[in-house]
Amino acid sequence: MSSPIYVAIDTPNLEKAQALAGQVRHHVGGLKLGLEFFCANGHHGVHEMMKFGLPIFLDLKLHDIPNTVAKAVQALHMLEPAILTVHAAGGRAMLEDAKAAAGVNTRVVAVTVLTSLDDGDLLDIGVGGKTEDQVARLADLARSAGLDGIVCSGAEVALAKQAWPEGFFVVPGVRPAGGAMGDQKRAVTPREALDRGASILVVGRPISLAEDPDMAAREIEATL
Ligand SMILES: O=C(O)c1cc(=O)[nH]c(=O)n1[C@@H]1O[C@H](COP(=O)(O)O)[C@@H](O)[C@H]1O
Repeated sequence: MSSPIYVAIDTPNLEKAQALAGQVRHHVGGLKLGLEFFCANGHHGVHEMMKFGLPIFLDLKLHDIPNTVAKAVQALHMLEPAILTVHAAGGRAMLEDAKAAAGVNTRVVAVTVLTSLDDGDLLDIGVGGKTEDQVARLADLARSAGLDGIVCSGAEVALAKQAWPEGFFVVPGVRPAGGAMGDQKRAVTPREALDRGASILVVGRPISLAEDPDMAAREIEATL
């Protein structure tokens, strides 16, 4: 079975991205390319990264009116990403149209509450109550809109999976025990996230900033 670890290639520099992917390719299950990489390198960059032969997770977190998101998803068809993100907060019609516009081989997953936010941050944007309740609400919306799964933190994934057993659960913001949190606020260890029901784990800085990224990926894999 391939590794559940998707390494986040968060750099605008294509050469650096290729170097990182080349180092870790045998110990990760896929490559996650996000806004930083895509804004700098576009389709060309994605094509270059596809040459590693690993599934591509295109994390663009699309969030706009339904027509605009659907057209953007259509414009990504040629890339056939294995996974594509949209923001659940875009609402039901946007989610339905995004899924309808995606290719059959692309899992469309909805970002619920970013792992860099906590209850206080949600209050700032007018969402009272607990983060886990907001995740549950948005997960339910994503499921009923026909999406393939959600992105949430390891703190909520068990509850979300209980409500949606066949869903695909992406858990980013994981940290090895004692690892630097950085801007993440709801981190759990990779092992905890998997035990609680994550389908895949997204790991960025714990691998990319390590002196030996391949060793870091292997060490995380060994805990799973
Ligand atoms: O969609 C994501 O992948 C994502 C959602 C989320 O809620 N939190 C989150 O950190 N991510 C991404 O996961 C990666 C986490 O990176 P590290 O914190 O460096 O491990 C980054 O590429 C983020 O863009």
